[in-house]
Amino acid sequence: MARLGSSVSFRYNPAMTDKHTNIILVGLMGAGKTTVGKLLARHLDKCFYDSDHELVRRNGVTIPVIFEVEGEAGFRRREEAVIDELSSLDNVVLATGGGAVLSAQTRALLKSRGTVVYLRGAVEELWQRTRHDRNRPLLQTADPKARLRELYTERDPLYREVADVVIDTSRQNVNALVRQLEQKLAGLPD
Ligand SMILES: Nc1ncnc2c1ncn2[C@@H]1O[C@H](COP(=O)(O)OP(=O)(O)O)[C@@H](O)[C@H]1O
Ligand SMILES: O=C(O)C1=C[C@@H](OP(=O)(O)O)[C@@H](O)[C@H](O)C1
Ligand SMILES: [Mg+2]
Repeated sequence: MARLGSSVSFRYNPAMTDKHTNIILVGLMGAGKTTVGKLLARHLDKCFYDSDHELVRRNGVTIPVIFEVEGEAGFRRREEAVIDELSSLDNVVLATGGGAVLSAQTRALLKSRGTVVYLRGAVEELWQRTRHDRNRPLLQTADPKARLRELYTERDPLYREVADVVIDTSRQNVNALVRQLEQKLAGLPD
């Protein structure tokens, strides 16, 4: 495969963005951002977007292929751009990829453009949830649990930095999490 194309497709007016209508999910791989986000959007009658799905759709290749062709740095550039676009929409639930918060620019955007929810999970559970999936290049190592532990240490402070709400996903099913989230979000000040 040669080069991946560029991919700008939304028109938006940044001045129109209302932080209070968007819910943005952050957290490590396996936290449930994609799964919980989809269901939460249905409950709240908002549109659902996932930055990874959008990258796959626009580039016509999988996440592992983007990593293979452009390296992690190339993937991060595309991720930053797509999150900038998607977070500029109104009335959306946006599931980000686990590494989105590595970008200081993205952290600032997320904080200003939505209510940010950190789905936290214990490393053991994150590992259980992701161990059979080959679609996460960063976990294709001899010891993915150790990798998740390192990523947790590195990123937990960044997730907390951007979060308005922190939810512990351990031993909770997705429906229970969505209910809990709806209650927390309803209790937040305008
Ligand atoms: N609270 C949960 N309890 C059990 N399994 C979960 C939970 N949240 C997500 N999962 C499962 O874990 C896997 C990874 O979830 P996913 O939504 O892709 O996480 P993320 O987008 O945060 O990486 C999926 O198979 C999903 O069904
Ligand atoms: O944590 C990360 O750096 C990544 C998380 C993945 O998304 P999920 O968190 O949805 O698995 C995906 O963006 C990519 O494989 C990199
Ligand atoms: Mg996901």
